[in-house]
Amino acid sequence: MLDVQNLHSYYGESHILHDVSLQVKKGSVSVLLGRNGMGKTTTLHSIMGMVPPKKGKVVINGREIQGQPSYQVSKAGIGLVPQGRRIFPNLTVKENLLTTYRPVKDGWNLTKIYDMFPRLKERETSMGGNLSGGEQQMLSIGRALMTNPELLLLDEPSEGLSPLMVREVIKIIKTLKEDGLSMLLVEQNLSMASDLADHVYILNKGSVVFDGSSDEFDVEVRNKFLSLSS
Ligand SMILES: Nc1ncnc2c1ncn2[C@@H]1O[C@H](COP(=O)(O)OP(=O)(O)OP(=O)(O)O)[C@@H](O)[C@H]1O
Repeated sequence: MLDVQNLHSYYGESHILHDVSLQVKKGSVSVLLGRNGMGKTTTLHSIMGMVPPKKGKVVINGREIQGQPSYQVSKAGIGLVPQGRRIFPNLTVKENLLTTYRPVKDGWNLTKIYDMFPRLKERETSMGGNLSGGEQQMLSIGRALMTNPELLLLDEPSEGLSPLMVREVIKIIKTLKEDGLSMLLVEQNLSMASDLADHVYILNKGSVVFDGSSDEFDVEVRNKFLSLSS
């Protein structure tokens, strides 16, 4: 489904991603872990075309899309749930959802989003900026689904949420996976990551230092690559 090959990305002169390769198999969840500032968001933004990589390939369903603008990447079937949710605060819930709508036969539409997130239906006419953090996260996921993606990139969806809301987000991701959606999830919440992952990648200073199945992602690996002193 997604094949990222030997990606190098920069901010100006700063070389941030060094030869990053990762995959997401169809219908599976790959999780990208790493401490703060290691390049997780930059990886997602490089895939989305927001930070065009200088070298390397991004292949979705056999088609190379590296260097294409974000709207083309979105058309190719990749949706992003950005870090910090990025809701339009001065648009209503309904308007937020309709901004990204890309109709597909038997795909997501307003009715299906409201079936999955009844709370969004209740708050349909509320301004995005007036929603709680949890509601905004639902809206951010719903808005990305309205593009009818085949692959969803999620950037720390549990950030700043209560434990109850984190459980809700986990439930949603599991439901989406059962529906066949492929996902690349960036997370800091390790228990959430291990609960959802089929495959785990760890980034350290812009390089992939661990690439293994969820079974291989054991305590030893966690201590080695994710402890504060590593
Ligand atoms: N717009 C930017 N311009 C310059 N440097 C940036 C920019 N955005 C991020 N960086 C730098 O790139 C590196 C990787 O940042 P990135 O946000 O990808 O890390 P991350 O692993 O997602 O961290 P976090 O969990 O804190 O979001 C960091 O050193 C960061 O300071």
